[in-house]
Amino acid sequence: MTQSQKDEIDFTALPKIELHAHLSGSISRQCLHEIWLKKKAEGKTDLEDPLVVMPEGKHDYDLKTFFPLFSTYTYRLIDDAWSLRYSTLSVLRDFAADGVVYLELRTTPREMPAAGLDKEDYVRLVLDTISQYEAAEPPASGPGMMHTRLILSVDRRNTLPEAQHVLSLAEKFHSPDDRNVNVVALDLCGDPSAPDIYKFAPVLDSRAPRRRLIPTLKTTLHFAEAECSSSDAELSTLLSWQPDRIGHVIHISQTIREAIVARGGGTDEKRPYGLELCLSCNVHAGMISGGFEEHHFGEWWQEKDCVVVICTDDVGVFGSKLSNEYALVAHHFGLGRAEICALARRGIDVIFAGEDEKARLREIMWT
Ligand SMILES: CNc1ncnc2c1ncn2[C@@H]1O[C@H](COP(=O)(O)O)[C@@H](O)[C@H]1O
Repeated sequence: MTQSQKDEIDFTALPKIELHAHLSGSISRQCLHEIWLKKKAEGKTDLEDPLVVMPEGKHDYDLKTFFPLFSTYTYRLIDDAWSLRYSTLSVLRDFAADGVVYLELRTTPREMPAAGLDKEDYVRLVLDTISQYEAAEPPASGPGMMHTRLILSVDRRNTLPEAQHVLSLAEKFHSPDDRNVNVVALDLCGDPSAPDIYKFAPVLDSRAPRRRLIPTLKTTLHFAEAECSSSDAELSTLLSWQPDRIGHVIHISQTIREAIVARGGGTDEKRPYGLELCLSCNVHAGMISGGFEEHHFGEWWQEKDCVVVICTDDVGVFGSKLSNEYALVAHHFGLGRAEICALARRGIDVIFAGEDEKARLREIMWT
């Protein structure tokens, strides 16, 4: 694609779907800085300025330096109701300003003991903030309001009882008719070096007895993110849980690839996987070898038996908005306007919201 063809697409105005965004990782450094300034002035934090800890322009966090950012910094700064609301609102505004019309935000329920909040309070606060945002901030112009749904994450480092608690929260805040902002799915995320994901089957296997009671609750799994979490044994187990979508999909063997494609091409149950691919994150974090041209998006995007959705993962850390991810695929893989619009629209098939939302998106997304 030449520069002039690329210029014909306004990637920010392009209505987009974001399906793989971690709440805490999507908070901009500016927002963290604003929260820090207020807490510092009130004598409520002894943390360093986030703009010093994570300087603007630094995006080369690898999997060893990335996860501690949360435990050593973000979670210590966002530790009460005010900062959780403030940061959630800021994340919603940032996605909407970037032309996202449908967002699935994911987060790991976290207690905030100093503020007297338990994990249920955390989830309720995030859902309330989303509902209030949707009620209060209709767009001045553009294709339409951004609608958001929530996914609750199980962290690979969790114990089974902790994961079961996340499922209880999902059961509580899921609404099968999808009329309101609600919890639509469970996710498995966290440091891929944490072993023993097999224990999570009672929570994440869609055929587990508790999950059968709530069939409209969906599942997405971080999948083959690092070599240490990509044995055929682990990946076959994850697929046997029948997730609806899988994220990253980097270190896979031919056998696993064929298994992924087979479900979309199957005749009995033709249910193509949604593949949540995160280019900048994978390149900046060194999760793939090589640059953007080598990203496995190139191998997957034309695969008819899967639905590829490009996503940001942690825009606050890796610094690339969804509009920029689309510009990157146009540039590095030569997608023209029609292909970009088709790529963005195809995501509708694998969102976790109900038919009303899908119909709205079919109306407003570009053809
Ligand atoms: C590199 N890609 C990734 N792979 C795996 N897990 C990731 C991730 N990016 C983020 N997280 C998970 O999301 C949490 C932060 O958001 P929440 O506090 O849940 O909103 C991190 O602690 C990590 O467990």
